[in-house]
Amino acid sequence: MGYLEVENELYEKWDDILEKMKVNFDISDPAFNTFIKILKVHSISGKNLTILIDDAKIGSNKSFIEKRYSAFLQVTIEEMTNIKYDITYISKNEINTTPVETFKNTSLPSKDHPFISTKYTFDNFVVGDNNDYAHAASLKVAEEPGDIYNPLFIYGGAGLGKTHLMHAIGNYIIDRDNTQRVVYVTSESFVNEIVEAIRDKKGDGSNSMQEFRNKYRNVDVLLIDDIQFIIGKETMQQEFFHTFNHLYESQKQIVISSDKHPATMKTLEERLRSRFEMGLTVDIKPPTYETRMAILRRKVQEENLSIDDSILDFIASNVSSNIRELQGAITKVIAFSKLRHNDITMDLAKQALSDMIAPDKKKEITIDYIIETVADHFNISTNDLLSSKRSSNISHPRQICMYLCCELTNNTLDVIKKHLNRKDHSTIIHGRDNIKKLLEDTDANSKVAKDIDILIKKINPQ
Ligand SMILES: Nc1ncnc2c1ncn2[C@@H]1O[C@H](COP(=O)(O)OP(=O)(O)OP(=O)(O)O)[C@@H](O)[C@H]1O
Repeated sequence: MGYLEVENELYEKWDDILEKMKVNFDISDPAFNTFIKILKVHSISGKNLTILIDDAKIGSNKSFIEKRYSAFLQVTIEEMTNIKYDITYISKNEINTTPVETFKNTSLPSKDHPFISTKYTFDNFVVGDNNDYAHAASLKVAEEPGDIYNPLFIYGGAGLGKTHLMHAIGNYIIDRDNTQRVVYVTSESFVNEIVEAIRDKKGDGSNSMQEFRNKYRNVDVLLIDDIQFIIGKETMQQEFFHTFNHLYESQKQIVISSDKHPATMKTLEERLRSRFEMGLTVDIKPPTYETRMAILRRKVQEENLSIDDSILDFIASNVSSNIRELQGAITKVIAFSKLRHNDITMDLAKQALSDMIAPDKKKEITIDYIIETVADHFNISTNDLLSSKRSSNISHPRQICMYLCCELTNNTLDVIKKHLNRKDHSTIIHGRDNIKKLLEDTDANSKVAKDIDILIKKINPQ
């Protein structure tokens, strides 16, 4: 699903989500009316969801709401949308002072300006062997933007902290000088904005494309996340190339994140590749056990709880390759204990995480289970996965599904074909072989290799 579609879906379901949360967590009418009804979707950027506390008493309830209801809301949204968001709250008075607001007043609606989330700072970034170089480079860039490491290119697998570091850079720069125009955007939003600008010939004759260019070429710091989405899209690469040059020549800082090193981006235009490699390229690797434990301990501390180390060890040992999943796991355990009004014990943790971690259970691996797990992992619906849609965010997971059905089950191609709603079994062979080839052509740190690794663990955790 595209960025705007996901956002629309969340807007549409919002009232139902709040009602569901009320029922699930037994929230009283007065508490619901006072603290929950006032929550509105402000903006979405990837898996970062910002919620506006639309409260008459400006900002007064923010920390209470965050502490008391955040875990409940995250779990309910996940239940209703299959997406696990990182949630940030913003009160009305913050909206009126964030630098993003300045951009909001230029031309485009707020949802197109994902902004710097105050939730992600250097202070709450846990540094370990896997990310110390990326952390040090980011800090240097934040201290001296546009100076030595330009562009800074951060790459690594999903959920390992790239977005966190980008926001941390933004926060650090704004904290020191809030006149700095710092823009964070995912390349998916960047693409959507270009598409909208091209489509939209404004009624008053002014040119939306020009507005788009003015917006991105007049910033002091551009943080562009998940650049892989513009790869292979010629017009978009070209537009980004010109934006890049303009900023670079004016010594403005550019920070780019991606799931791959520029050298391994096959369809990246050569001139962009060489631009990306002009500055400093740093990677973030999957967290070591120590980093995972440190992240869990920090979360427990933030929640003012005390959880036995053996339980944290259980989580850290079983959720190893993605920090987003690690945080999701501990959040789920905490929400589960609040929901049941029970202390956090090993049994409760195992129960709460039984869908993620099930070391004691022998599970039969069925094609349908693989379909569900893959769809969930890529945040798409099973309907889309089984449809004939060809966009890469659907067709790639579908091919991964074909590969996994062939590798992990003993079903014939004919059976797999039927379950996956394909007409011809040669489609299954083609999909399976495509993924095999991708795995052969990339290293163990590539996005596809990591996705497969995580999926196999999810499907068959023994
Ligand atoms: N070193 C860390 N210390 C504390 N929290 C972390 C760290 N690394 C990641 N996180 C947290 O994990 C979650 C996922 O991180 P983030 O969104 O930055 O990942 P990403 O690499 O940008 O992933 P993707 O490629 O999927 O966008 C966030 O909530 C982030 O705060």
